[in-house]
Amino acid sequence: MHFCIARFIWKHIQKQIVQRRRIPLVQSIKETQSGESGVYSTVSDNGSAQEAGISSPFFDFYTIAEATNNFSHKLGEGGFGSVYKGKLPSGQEVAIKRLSEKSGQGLKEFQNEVQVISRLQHRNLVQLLGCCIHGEEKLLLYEFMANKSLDTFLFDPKKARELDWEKRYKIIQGICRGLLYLHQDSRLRIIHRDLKASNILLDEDFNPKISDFGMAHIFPDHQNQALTSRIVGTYGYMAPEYAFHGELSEKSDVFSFGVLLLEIVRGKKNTSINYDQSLNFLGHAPMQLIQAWTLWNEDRSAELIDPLLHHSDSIKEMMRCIHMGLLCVQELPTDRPTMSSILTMLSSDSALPAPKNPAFFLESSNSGEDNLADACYSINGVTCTNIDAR
Ligand SMILES: Nc1ncnc2c1ncn2[C@@H]1O[C@H](COP(=O)(O)OP(=O)(O)OP(=O)(O)O)[C@@H](O)[C@H]1O
Repeated sequence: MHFCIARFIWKHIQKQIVQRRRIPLVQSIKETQSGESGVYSTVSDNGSAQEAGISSPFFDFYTIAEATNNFSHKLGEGGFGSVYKGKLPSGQEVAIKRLSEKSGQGLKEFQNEVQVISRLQHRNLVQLLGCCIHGEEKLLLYEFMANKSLDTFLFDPKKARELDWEKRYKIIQGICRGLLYLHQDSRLRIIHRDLKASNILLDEDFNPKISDFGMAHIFPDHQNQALTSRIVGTYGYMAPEYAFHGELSEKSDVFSFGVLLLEIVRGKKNTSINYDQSLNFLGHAPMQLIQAWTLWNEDRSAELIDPLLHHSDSIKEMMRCIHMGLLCVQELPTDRPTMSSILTMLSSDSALPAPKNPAFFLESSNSGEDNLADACYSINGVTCTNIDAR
């Protein structure tokens, strides 16, 4: 029944596309939402008066098929589906995400992405140019980022050479500014929830832009934390209090930022999993965080720096970034700095507090398994969600 209503509304939207009219995107999404009985709890409903003025272009599917030469130039693939390069009739280059039928992420993330990103504008956030809904096809059009995502450089031994410290530092500052905007400076308070190297896009000058807002959470006014049973994100970047107890706050993003910061300085992915049911507890300690903290305590943090950067004369700056990264991944959210203090730390050489121990995820089997039922972790770095929880 709900499906029929949603289909009917989409048919209506498509009719408007054929008539080549621009319709308020958020409004159309709200219509679809109401047809699906308020399933979309991720995005808050406040600020609808402001939303009414927001419009984002709908693109015709055939224009997109032509622009991508029938989806022939694939840029990459993620949890949402494949990403293709295209050129619009205006000559503008675009990246087009095509929702895969097999995608674990789906309509919900599609709508969330459009709702969140179309309401934001910042030079460190990727720009959504429009979307397309055509039968079962759902597509998102973004500005094309010539250097693709940070992971394609950072974790590729050859391409990582192109990322000297100057570029890496510029990337760190840009991510920090983008996150600060989400947490504090935009008119909405937003937690990204899936910050990771593959969600940082780089333009031709290596300016970073945060992407992938399908999982983002908007706090209603006067709220800055929430409890959720819908755990989404990527293993290795998720803060422990969020992964295990669903406690969501801006400090969850700060944790992910810390992991990313350490990855950028080290040139290494923060992967490691130790899921040991035989020991009747869930222990998956992010070994690289523990190792970084141990070396820092032994005054050996220089050993953590990517060997490709050793010749640089900015070693002190890199060690400061390691220190900041460790402050961000501290176990208790209250001990982690806010993005605005991180930006201050980046632009000054004030003394930093000593980091306490990073999060060791060590839970009893009861609480751990209950929460694992709600959470879906990704070991290979691809975003996972559990949209049926609650
Ligand atoms: N706007 C863009 N410009 C250029 N390349 C892009 C753009 N958006 C995505 N890509 C490329 O496509 C790849 C897949 O992106 P996508 O955001 O779908 O998935 P992901 O972030 O890698 O994984 P996940 O879906 O798990 O977050 C990226 O890693 C990137 O290399």
